[in-house]
Amino acid sequence: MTGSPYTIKAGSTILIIEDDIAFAELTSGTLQEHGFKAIGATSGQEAMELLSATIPSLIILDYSLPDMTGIAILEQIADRGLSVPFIMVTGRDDALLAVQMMKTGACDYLLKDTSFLDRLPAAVLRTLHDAETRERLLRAEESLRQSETRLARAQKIARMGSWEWNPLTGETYWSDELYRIFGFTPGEPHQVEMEWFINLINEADRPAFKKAITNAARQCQSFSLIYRIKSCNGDELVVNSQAEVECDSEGRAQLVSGTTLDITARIRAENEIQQLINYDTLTSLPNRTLLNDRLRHAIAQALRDRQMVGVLFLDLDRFKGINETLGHRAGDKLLKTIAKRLKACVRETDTLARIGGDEFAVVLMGVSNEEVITAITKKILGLISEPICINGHEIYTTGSIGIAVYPMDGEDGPTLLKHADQAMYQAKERDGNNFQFFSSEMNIKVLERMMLENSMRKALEREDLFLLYQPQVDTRTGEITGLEALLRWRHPDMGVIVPDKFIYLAEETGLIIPIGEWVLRTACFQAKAWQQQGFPPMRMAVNLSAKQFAQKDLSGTIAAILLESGLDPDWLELEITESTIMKDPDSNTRMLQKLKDMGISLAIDDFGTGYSSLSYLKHFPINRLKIDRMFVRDIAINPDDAAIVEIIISMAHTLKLSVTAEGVETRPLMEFLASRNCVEMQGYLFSRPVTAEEITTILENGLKY
Ligand SMILES: Nc1nc2c(ncn2[C@@H]2O[C@@H]3COP(=O)(O)O[C@H]4[C@@H](O)[C@H](n5cnc6c(=O)[nH]c(N)nc65)O[C@@H]4COP(=O)(O)O[C@H]3[C@H]2O)c(=O)[nH]1
Repeated sequence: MTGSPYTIKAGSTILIIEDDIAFAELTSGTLQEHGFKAIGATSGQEAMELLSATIPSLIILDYSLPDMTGIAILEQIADRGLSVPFIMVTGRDDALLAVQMMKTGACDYLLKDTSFLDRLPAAVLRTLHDAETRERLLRAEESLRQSETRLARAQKIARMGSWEWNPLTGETYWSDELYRIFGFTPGEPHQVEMEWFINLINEADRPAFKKAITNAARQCQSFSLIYRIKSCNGDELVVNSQAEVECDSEGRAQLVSGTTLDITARIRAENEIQQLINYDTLTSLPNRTLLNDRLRHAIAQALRDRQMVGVLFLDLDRFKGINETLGHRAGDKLLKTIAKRLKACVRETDTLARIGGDEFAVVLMGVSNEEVITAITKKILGLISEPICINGHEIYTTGSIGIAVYPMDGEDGPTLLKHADQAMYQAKERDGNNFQFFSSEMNIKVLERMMLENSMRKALEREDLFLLYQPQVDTRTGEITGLEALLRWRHPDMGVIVPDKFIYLAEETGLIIPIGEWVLRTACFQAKAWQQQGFPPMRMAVNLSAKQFAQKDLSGTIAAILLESGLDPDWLELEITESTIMKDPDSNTRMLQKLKDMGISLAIDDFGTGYSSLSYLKHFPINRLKIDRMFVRDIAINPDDAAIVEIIISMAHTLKLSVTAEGVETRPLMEFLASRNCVEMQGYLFSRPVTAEEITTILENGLKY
């Protein structure tokens, strides 16, 4: 085998199928000399039996055998699924036969002539070599096919297609998956043109794609680009194309190839997450997180353009009441309607956000003066106050708006929002449906308020609160029939503070609940103490604020205090202002009834100021009206007030209610009231509010006036 250009594995088995035994032996001998192993069969039948046990590397087949032709043997071999290369041998020099034999798949064709044995080794080697090459090729093709299948499967799973584009010829190739991603049938359209493809891309993203593909073709620049594209069925897809460029030695692009990944689902999920992070689910408006971000940008922009930014903080007036009476669904509808209306008031570039239950914020960009802000604010208030029809109800709501302006009222978002919020509170205090620009005085007021709130929290613990008592007098006998407990706060720095200066704050912060409980307990214990000291029993009148009155377990708290102190409920009177009752007359009437059923008496304080209708008054389970001291004060100078007081007195008598006049400072006032049948009075004429010790002295010595 020396000198052979082929490297065939030594010892390859060759099957010689030949009925001429002498010729077969010659052939076998020659092959063995060349290092092959030869086995032989003298008939077709024998050959097939041999092939059942051994599969040779090559068959040398005599064309004409006694039992069957060479062709018939080949057919039987093929039927068994075997693929063995073979060389056909024949005694006839017949060109036609040669062609026929090659057609059957013979690798070579040898004539049994004198040069047969010389030509045999080379023919065998060549055939074996070709067979091996073919085998290797088949294996490589199979492996390629497998990896292509794997790639296609992976692409399908990843929704990723691959593509090639020849920038010189314009020829384009798309993988099957790419066709599928874009909604086409693989291979259809057959000719994919770059221009045609670019037209499928969303118009907004087209320039970026054109730029990327041009840079790839001209400057061999690879790219990664996310863009939107209209698929064959009209759906918009979001895809990410990544491309590499093959260049020649002179840097000219030869081939741009890449992958395209369908990221529509991912982008949709990302968008949904962004939506949840940045937007309010009810109104779809930006939430506080996005507002802060937008505000930061607005400030940066305003700084560059030397302009102002207006920050509006809007709170709906009485939203809580609407929510509670009509239900949360109606409340939601109301908020959605308001959001829609607000949107109509601001420009695309402005930001409208919902930052709390009924709180909205507006960031007005690039504002040149405050008049613009005022105009928009007025427009907003106007639109909000228009009636809204929800579930057949016509709802009227209004808003309070606080405004802070960059750069005057703050240089960063949180400060501006905080100041707008403070200004909003001012607007609300002025009865709502109002707007208010922030001012630095406001800030000082807020600071003072904060300090007051802090020290009020400590007041209870440090026992800085105390009660004064003011007698209520029966002017016919001069006897004290009742005492009103009035709260005072001994502030460590500010001295004694009267309730008008801090009760509102206690209400807002909720501190009124523990403070109110303390007042009730102290007053009840004191009343009981005087009784135990042997003084004739007197009513103890205690003021209740709106928040206390709204407490569900108010009656329980009072019952516990009465039990603790041992005071009979008959001697406790609760004073509730007319406006507190009128906030929710129906449910408050129920609470009043509950308290009355406990034996407690009830008085309407500041009567005449709260616009309660007579029909309601008739139904309130109350015992007493207290005429507001404002009317009493002006009786002498204002005939109208005198008339009002007279009406209140006669109304009280008609309804069989007791009546007490407050703020009686002079004898003529007392006489006027007495002449109008108001016998019970309270005021400086009889006594200022004084300490418990002073009351004890008065009780011991009698009241002098
Ligand atoms: N000019 C004038 N004023 C007179 C005269 N006689 C009494 N007054 C004042 O009139 C107020 C009467 O109390 P009110 O109408 O219940 O009005 C009370 C009451 O609404 C509220 N308040 C007082 N103590 C409490 C409390 O313990 N709880 C609650 N929730 N509110 C309280 O604070 C308000 C103010 O209380 P005060 O400052 O103690 O003011 C008291 C009293 O000092 C008079 O002849 N002339």
